[in-house]
Amino acid sequence: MGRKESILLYSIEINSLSKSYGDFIAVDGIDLKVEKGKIFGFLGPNGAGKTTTMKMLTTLIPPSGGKMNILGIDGIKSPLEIRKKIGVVLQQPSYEPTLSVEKSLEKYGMMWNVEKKIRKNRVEELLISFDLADIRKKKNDDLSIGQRRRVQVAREFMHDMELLFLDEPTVGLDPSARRGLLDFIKGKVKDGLTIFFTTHILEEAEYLCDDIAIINKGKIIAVDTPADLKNKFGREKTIKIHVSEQKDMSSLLSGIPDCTVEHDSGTVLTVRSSQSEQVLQEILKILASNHVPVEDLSVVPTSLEEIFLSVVKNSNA
Ligand SMILES: Nc1ncnc2c1ncn2[C@@H]1O[C@H](COP(=O)(O)OP(=O)(O)OP(=O)(O)O)[C@@H](O)[C@H]1O
Repeated sequence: MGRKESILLYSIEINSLSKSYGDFIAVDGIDLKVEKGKIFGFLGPNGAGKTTTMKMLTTLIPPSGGKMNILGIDGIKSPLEIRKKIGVVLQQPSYEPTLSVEKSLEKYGMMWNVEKKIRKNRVEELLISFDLADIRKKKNDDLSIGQRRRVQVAREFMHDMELLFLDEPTVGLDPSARRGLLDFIKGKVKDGLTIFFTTHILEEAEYLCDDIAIINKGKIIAVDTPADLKNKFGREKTIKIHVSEQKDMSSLLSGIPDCTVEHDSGTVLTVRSSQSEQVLQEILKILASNHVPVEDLSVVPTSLEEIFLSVVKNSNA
């Protein structure tokens, strides 16, 4: 089998990719692999280097160093070849003010040389999938921010592509539009599309992504599946206890190892522990021996949001 015919396992492979602006290193020698047909979430705090990385991967800006292979093509040598095969939705709004919703989709299809019949069908499909049918005749200028964002994302699906880059696509969308978009994306991935996706909404990453990378100050600090990130970093659980009498519970429980009191109102106590089962038993034993009646209790696993915050905090330390 010739080299070109070999099966592509990774849609993105980058090695030591970096970008500097003068003395400032925005992206600092990162390595990543994104499997074909998967949704890859790229998370990080403001200014971490997400958009800069995305702009390099989409060939909008040249890297300062390193290698990148996109869809089997050398990203440094052949950027134009890559652009023909990818879709990109950046953070900045981009629209023509006087065009109607349906004309915006139509025009985008024409730009990509999509055949007329296919174009017409796609416009109709996307108007329905993105809940735009009722406002198809409205001008972009007259749309709400969320509606405009929906048109911007929908438009990208007018053309065929193998890999789609989405930079915070759900910003400005209400919860039902957001869920609609995430489910639409999931459907497209089932049909073979690969997605590289940045977001600040961690529930979204958890719902959507097969793999997640966390970047901070230009360096990758964790890469894993959402479930494995939770296993590795999120053994801690939060225990919440509600008692019916005012008590100084923090003092009563102060001798228990691996039990960090987060909040104590006298009747409601919240503690965190990575050995929640043993700690919970200890707490209940101490409260019973001090005749403190427990009204309610719950044990909640750590959320991806808490893991994200703690991984970023540790990498800053
Ligand atoms: N053209 C530029 N010139 C100088 N510095 C830049 C330029 N573009 C980006 N930066 C800097 O590079 C760093 C990374 O920016 P980037 O936009 O990639 O962050 P981000 O992770 O996408 O952040 P956010 O979540 O806020 O969108 C920031 O400190 C930013 O100020």
